[in-house]
Amino acid sequence: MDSKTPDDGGAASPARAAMSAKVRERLNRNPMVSRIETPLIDMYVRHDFASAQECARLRELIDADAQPSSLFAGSASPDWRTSSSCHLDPWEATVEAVSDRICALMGLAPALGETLQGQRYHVGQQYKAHYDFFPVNTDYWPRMRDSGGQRCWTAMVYLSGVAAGGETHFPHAGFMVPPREGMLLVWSNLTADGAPNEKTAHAALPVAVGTKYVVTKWFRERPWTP
Ligand SMILES: O=C(O)CCC(=O)C(=O)O
Ligand SMILES: [Fe+2]
Repeated sequence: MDSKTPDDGGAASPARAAMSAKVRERLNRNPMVSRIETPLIDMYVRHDFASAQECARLRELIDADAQPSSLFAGSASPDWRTSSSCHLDPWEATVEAVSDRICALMGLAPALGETLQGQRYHVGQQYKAHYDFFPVNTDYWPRMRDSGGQRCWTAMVYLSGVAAGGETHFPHAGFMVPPREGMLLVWSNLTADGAPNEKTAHAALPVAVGTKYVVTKWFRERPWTP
């Protein structure tokens, strides 16, 4: 880090690299967790992470609260993210239990994690390709830098299966993940040196049949202070 660009979340960082390595090593040691074989992204899957009852409860909470999803870059085209979403109450019992288990599995302090976000996609709804890390050339980056810095890891639990469509598509890595109830998908948004990894671009493809529900938790490099 040079003094002209203090804490540039857009570049390599030993602190972010160390955080990534710690999580990676922990996930590699967990026999319940499988690594998705791609050299481009650190990505892992854990089946049956959330129970059917937990998924049902989280879907119910999302149905009660979801509003049309917002974007950081509010000027993007109106069909960019057509799902509905909400921030779930962190003190609700199921939200707290699932959130705590995500932190424990990853070995990350709960303070680093943003509130669990719920999201629902009806037929035809989607979230086009985007990054979960913050591009540092945006007007919102200074606020994000000061409220915990980069989003280093994404953890997402699928709360429903979908009969057709709705896959999470990683175009650079050349694969897609079909929603499966209870499955946790985890990936690093960074390269091994702690810089944003553009190969992590991903999209939620339009749902063709059914309704897709997910919860997502993003982990910052420093404690999240909204
Ligand atoms: O719903 C999905 O499959 C992906 C959601 C996503 O990328 C996000 O919420 O950032
Ligand atoms: Fe995303």
